[in-house]
Amino acid sequence: MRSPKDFFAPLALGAPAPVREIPVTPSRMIHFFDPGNEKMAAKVPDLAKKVDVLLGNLEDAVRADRKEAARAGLVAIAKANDFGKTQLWTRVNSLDSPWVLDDLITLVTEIGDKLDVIMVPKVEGAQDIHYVDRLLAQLEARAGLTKPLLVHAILETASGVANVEEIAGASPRMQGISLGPADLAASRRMKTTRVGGGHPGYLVRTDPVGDDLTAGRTTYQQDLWHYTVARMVDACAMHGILPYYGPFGDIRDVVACEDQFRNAFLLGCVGAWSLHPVQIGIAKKVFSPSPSDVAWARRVIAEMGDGTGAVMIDGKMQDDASVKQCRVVAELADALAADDPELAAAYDAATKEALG
Ligand SMILES: CC(=O)SCCNC(=O)CCNC(=O)[C@H](O)C(C)(C)COP(=O)(O)OP(=O)(O)OC[C@H]1O[C@@H](n2cnc3c(N)ncnc32)[C@H](O)[C@@H]1OP(=O)(O)O
Ligand SMILES: O=CC(=O)O
Ligand SMILES: [Mg+2]
Repeated sequence: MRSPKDFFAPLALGAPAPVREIPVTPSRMIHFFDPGNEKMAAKVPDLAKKVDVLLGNLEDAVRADRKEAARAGLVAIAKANDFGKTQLWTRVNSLDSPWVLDDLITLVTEIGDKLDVIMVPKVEGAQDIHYVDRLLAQLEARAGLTKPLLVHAILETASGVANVEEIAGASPRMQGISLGPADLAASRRMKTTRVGGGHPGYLVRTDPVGDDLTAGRTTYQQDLWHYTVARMVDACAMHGILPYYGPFGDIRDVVACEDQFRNAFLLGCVGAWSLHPVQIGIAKKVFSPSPSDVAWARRVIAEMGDGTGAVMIDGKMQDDASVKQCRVVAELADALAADDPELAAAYDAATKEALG
C-alpha cells in the first residue's frame, strides 16, 4: 500500500500531478461505439452533440480481427474532431489480452491530450489499477501530457466485487466504476443469459391462502443487480468517485431499459451506458432529475432556512437530513441545467409553480 503522503505524487518523473477531486461533469450516458465500424464512426460528430460521454470501444463487441482497425479508428476520430464539452473516453482491452499494451501505448501517445477517461475491463483488485496507474504515468511523461488521464473500472468479476472498496480507492486517477452485468454473470456462474436487466425466474411469491399452493399467489420479479449496484455505490461514495449502471442488452425493450436505469439512478448512480442511439434519450431522461422532484427539493431547501431544525411541508417532516437529500437533487439539477437551457427552463417553471 502506498503511503498516504505519496498518494498524490506522480508515479513517473515528468508525469502530471494527480487530481485531488474527480471532476463532476454530466455523464448521464456513456455512449459506446466501435471506432473501426465505418457506419458508426460516421455518426460520431453528430452523436457528440447529443451525449455527455462518447466512448470508443476496443474490447468486447469488437471482433479479434478488427482490434487494430478499432484502435486506429479511434486515433483518427479523436484527431479529426473537437468534441467541445463532450468527454471522450475509451474502453481498452482487458489486462490479460494481447492487445492492451498497444492500446495504452498508442492511445496515450497519439491522443492522450484528447482523452478524458480510460475504462479498464475485468478489474479483479487494486493490483490491476496499480499496474495501469504506473504505466499511464510513464506514457504521460513521455508524451509530455499536462493533464492526467483518469481511470474507470468495470465491476464484472466475482473478485472485483469482493475487492470493490480497494479498487475504488486504489489511485487518485479513479474516476468511477460501472457494473458489467454480462461478464459478472459469467464470472459468478449465474444462470442468466441476458445482458443486464431482470429475469422472470428471479422472484418472490406471496404466501398461500389455505391449502391451495397455486391459487391467487402473486409473484414479483426482483432485481438481480440490486446487491452489486448498492455495494458499488457505497464503495464509490466512500472514495469520492462516480458509480454507473453498465449495459442493457435488450435494445428493443426500451421500457425495461428505462426501469433498470431508473433503479440505478435512485440507488445513487450518475449514468449508464448507451449501446444504441435509442438508449441515449432514455439515459438523458432518467439521469436528469424530474422537474417536480427538483421543484420539491428547492422548496424544502428554501423553507429549511439555515438547514437545521424540523418543519412540516405538505404533511411531511423535513429536517437536517432531508435537506441534505434535497441538496443532492438540487445540485445535480443545477449542474445539468448549466449546459441545457431547455432543462433549466423546465426546472425553473416547476419551481415557480411549487413556490407559488
Ligand atoms: C457486454 C458489453 O460489453 S456491452 C458494450 C459492448 N457492446 C457494444 O458496444 C455494442 C454497441 N452497439 C452495437 O454494436 C449495435 O448497436 C448493435 C450491434 C447492438 C445493433 O446494431 P444494428 O443492428 O446496426 O442496429 P440498427 O440497425 O438499429 O442501427 C441503426 C443505425 O444506428 C447505427 N448504430 C447502431 N449502434 C450504434 C452505436 N452504438 N453508435 C453509433 N451508431 C450506432 C447503425 O450503424 C445503423 O446505422 P445506419 O442507419 O447508417 O445503417
Ligand atoms: O462489459 C460489460 C459487461 O456487462 O460485461
Ligand atoms: Mg464485459
